[in-house]
Amino acid sequence: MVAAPISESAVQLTDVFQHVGSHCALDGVSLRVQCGEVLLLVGPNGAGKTLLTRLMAGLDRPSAGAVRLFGQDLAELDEAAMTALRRRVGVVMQRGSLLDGLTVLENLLLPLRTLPMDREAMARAARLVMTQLLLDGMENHQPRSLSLGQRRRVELARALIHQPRLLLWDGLTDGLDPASVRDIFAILRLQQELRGLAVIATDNGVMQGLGESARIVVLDRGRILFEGDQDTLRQALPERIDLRYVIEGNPG
Ligand SMILES: Nc1ncnc2c1ncn2[C@@H]1O[C@H](COP(=O)(O)OP(=O)(O)OP(=O)(O)O)[C@@H](O)[C@H]1O
Repeated sequence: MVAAPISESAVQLTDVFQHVGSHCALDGVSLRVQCGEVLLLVGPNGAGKTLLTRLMAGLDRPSAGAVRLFGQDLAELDEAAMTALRRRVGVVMQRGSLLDGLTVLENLLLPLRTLPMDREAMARAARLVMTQLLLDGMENHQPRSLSLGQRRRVELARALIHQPRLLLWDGLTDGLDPASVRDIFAILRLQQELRGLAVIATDNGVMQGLGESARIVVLDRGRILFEGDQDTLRQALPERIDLRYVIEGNPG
């Protein structure tokens, strides 16, 4: 296995295309996310957010272009190198992925299976994320007995239990009210400061109270329409009818 080169960049996409059948769903996307950075990937239904998340998670290969995580080109990694790289990434996909035959605790421990950790350390890691995500007392529950918001918290806890360096969170507000999302972001901010966690979260709009210290990328029909902070986005809106369509659903 090739040693991971030292890089400041958590994710780098270079001229990425993704074709779904004859449809060009991602159309030349280039993007770089630094370690410790929070990026909100915003766009309407069908913009390509999930496809992009899947590429960054190494679940799909692009039709063209390069996807690099921590400096490593995913196309060049063998199975063992890809497994090692996945340990640095936590993923929450849009349509839930909890295993219903397992308890909450068993679901949480899944990412730790291949790590050299003893039972004690695993139990400590599980307790920590359960407390952080307000899941105390739910370890023996079945996922199907939980509310949508609770299931979402379990998915986030599972994505964070192995202390990844990059969190990919597709569907930021799915099942979670704005106050819960803000609470979870406060936890993520701490991890961002303490150990350089990078976060890439997708949503249909820019949630109030989140965008201030994040970079925003607006995606529409597989292309990046805008990249910048929330102030710059606000200033750009009066001049940019295409952005107003996407952000406000109103070209007015
Ligand atoms: N498996 C698939 N088969 C056919 N088309 C697909 C498939 N997956 C994605 N697409 C198409 O690719 C485009 C991008 O889809 P994607 O799911 O990435 O959008 P999205 O921005 O995540 O949307 P949403 O906000 O609704 O989740 C859409 O036009 C979608 O119809």
